[in-house]
Amino acid sequence: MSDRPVRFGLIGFGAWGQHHANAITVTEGAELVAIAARSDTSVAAAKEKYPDAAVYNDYRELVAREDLDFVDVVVPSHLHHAVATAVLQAGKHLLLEKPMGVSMEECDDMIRIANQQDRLFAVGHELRLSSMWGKAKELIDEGFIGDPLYALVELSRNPYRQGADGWRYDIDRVGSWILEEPIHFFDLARWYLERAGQPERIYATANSRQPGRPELQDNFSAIMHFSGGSYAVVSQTLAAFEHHQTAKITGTKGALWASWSGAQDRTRHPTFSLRGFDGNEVVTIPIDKPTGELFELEDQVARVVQAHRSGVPLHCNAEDGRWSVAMCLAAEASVRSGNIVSISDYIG
Ligand SMILES: NC(=O)C1=CN([C@@H]2O[C@H](COP(=O)(O)OP(=O)(O)OC[C@H]3O[C@@H](n4cnc5c(N)ncnc54)[C@H](OP(=O)(O)O)[C@@H]3O)[C@@H](O)[C@H]2O)C=CC1
Ligand SMILES: O=C1CO[C@H](CO)[C@@H](O)[C@@H]1O
Repeated sequence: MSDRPVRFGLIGFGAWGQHHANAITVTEGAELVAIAARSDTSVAAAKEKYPDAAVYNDYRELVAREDLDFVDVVVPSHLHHAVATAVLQAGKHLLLEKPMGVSMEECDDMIRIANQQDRLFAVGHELRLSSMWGKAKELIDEGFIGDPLYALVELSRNPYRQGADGWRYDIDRVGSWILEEPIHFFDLARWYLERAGQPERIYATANSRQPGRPELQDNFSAIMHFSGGSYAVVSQTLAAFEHHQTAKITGTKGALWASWSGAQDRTRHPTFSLRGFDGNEVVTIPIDKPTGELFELEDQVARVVQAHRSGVPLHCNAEDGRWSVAMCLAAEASVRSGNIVSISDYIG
């Protein structure tokens, strides 16, 4: 395959879309050719920051361009399906932010079109590319802790941003708050416990600081059981300060403890550490480069470039993205009903 830059279009130039634009621009082998935004303000901001890119106020014009290889979609979650299907139908490869969709029907439809069009379909669970969260996965797969039995993935942070037009606080547009941030942790938990089978059932609970708005789950916790007998705990509070995430994974032989802290998720100056016990001694595991979502966004662009050029596997494919949505929707159903919910009702 040729060494010419992989040509990207970007749809969505909000808080996160602007970080994607930067990630594409700084990645060797990637070129930011076109951007689509919605409001005049965002269109003007995109033109000013990226004068060499074509900027559209209708994403369909971007999608219709003949010269794009990949389109990166970073719009509010309820629009993922409409925008992503347009991208795939136009024959472009797709990098779609999480959550892949807000329903299983949306996920299935996008997968069907991607298969029909034979296009790459990556989902933005970028934590898989982290030098630390990813190192934990490598160690688990090498048998450092023996057979994994338990994973806790936990976050304590400040409240979510509103998002353009307040979409994140409108349940009809965000889908569920579990699809916002906990979805990353369900993805990590399933990835870490891969050797323990697949998630089978879940119990979840949540509460809100606003009595009239129970759907805005400030506190959320879930226990998810795997077919092989292992289980994961995913827990998050939005009623706290800054951004502090941990993962603790234990197995038949040892344990891992990873932690990350920053003033917010988007900091380039976090503190982080990974410690491990292999059954004999406790060690601090060196992390070879800084970790944080902004770094991983760059790694994500690099990975889709490699996938396009050399067939390297995607870090998170559409099936993984679909699993993440299924776990979250099952958790949401459990919060609402108070019952244990079977994940196969969602994953099929
Ligand atoms: N993987 C991760 O770690 C993260 C993922 N995300 C995901 O990224 C997505 C965007 O989130 P975020 O950036 O925080 O949200 P914002 O609300 O900050 O940005 C969304 C942007 O989408 C734009 N938009 C809406 N409709 C269209 C349209 N039809 N065409 C083009 N642009 C459109 C809005 O435009 P305008 O400004 O003109 O109104 C807005 O700028 C969400 O799905 C979220 O879940 C977000 C943060 C982190
Ligand atoms: O990782 C994330 C950081 O927080 C955002 C909300 O504020 C989420 O949308 C996102 O998935």
